[in-house]
Amino acid sequence: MALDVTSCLSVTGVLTVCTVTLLSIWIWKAFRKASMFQRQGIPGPPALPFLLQNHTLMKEMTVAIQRVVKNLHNHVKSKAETGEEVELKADVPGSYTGTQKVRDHLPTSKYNDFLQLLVEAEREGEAQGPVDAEIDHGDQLTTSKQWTRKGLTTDEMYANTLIFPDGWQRNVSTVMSFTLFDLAGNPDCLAKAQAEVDAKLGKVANVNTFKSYGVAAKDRQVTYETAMELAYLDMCMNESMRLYPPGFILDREAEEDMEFAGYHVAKGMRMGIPVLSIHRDPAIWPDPMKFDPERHTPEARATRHPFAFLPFGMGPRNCIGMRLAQLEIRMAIATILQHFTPVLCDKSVYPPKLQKLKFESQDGLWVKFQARA
Ligand code: HEM
Repeated sequence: MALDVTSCLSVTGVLTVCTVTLLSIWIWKAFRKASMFQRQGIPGPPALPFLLQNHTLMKEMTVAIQRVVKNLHNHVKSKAETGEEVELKADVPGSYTGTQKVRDHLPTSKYNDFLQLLVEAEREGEAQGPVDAEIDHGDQLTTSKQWTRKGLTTDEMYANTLIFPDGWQRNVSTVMSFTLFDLAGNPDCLAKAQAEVDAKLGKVANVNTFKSYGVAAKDRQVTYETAMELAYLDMCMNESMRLYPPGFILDREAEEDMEFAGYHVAKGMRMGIPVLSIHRDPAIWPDPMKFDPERHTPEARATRHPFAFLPFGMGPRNCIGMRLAQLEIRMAIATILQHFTPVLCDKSVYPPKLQKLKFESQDGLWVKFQARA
């Protein structure tokens, strides 16, 4: 009998532990989801600060990025083996609105991604009707009264589904392409970047062996932590974004009548901010067309106006994907440099010239990859 009570108690104990664990995971997931909404300016319950630090999410993202980086590595490897010339270019996204329409008719539990969050936000908005709300944009903004309702309209949702793949796929691959091309065109900078990667990651890594975050470090695969330590690579990426910023014009609307640089700007007037011209202004950047990553040391940065460098925009409506983009680009380029050396080839025209009104190189960004010994 005593034995029965003991086993009964231990079964109850195990069940309690399981229930509490499952409940905690469920609450954690629910709050994590809510926090993603909040960071996109969509109202919801506040994030649990101790669980939902940005870097925790970033670490999780690292696993997903590692998978993509592995495929990228294998692709570059096949090109390096044949000695083929490779054109680095941005991948333009396909139709996301069509995908959303399909999902409208499917159970929400089937998907757990950004598009699904938007679909649900729209449904939530429709169900709740107009709400007079102040939105807290976390560390980016204090408050805003622009939003008067929970959720998103169909148009807003479409706009977001377009801007996300655009930022995620096109801008990230554009910056990656130009950075690799700039490194190929500047062997001294390339050697320095490779030396940094070698020092932080080691020369050899088997990208096909990693299973999850943490295992990678053992295999000297780039991780969140090591990516954060690649300061020189970051400077190279910044220098490429200075010369070739995908967001080459930003626009803003005047909230009130104002005088600016001797001009009267009426309320509601839209102004274009010429990022490309600012980034190439010789008064700010001496010898502006020279690829010189040293312009982005902390000391050099401190001497410039913060608005002199605007690859991700500035202010409350700056790029919300900035940190993710920086992490992705560092991880991808670090892995490539760890294994391969990008070099200019017969088809390369360096420095690249941008097409008019189109953010693409006139002659393509052609390189060859050489496997490192
Ligand atoms: C290297 C890659 C990227 C570059 C160069 C870039 C650049 C920019 C720029 C210049 C803006 C306009 C900012 C302003 O007007 O002040 C912007 C806005 C935005 N970006 Fe990115 N972006 C990149 C990656 C991403 C990624 C990965 C995402 C999504 C995960 C993303 C999502 C957005 C969104 C949603 C906005 C609109 C923000 C708002 O209107 O409040 N971007 N981006």
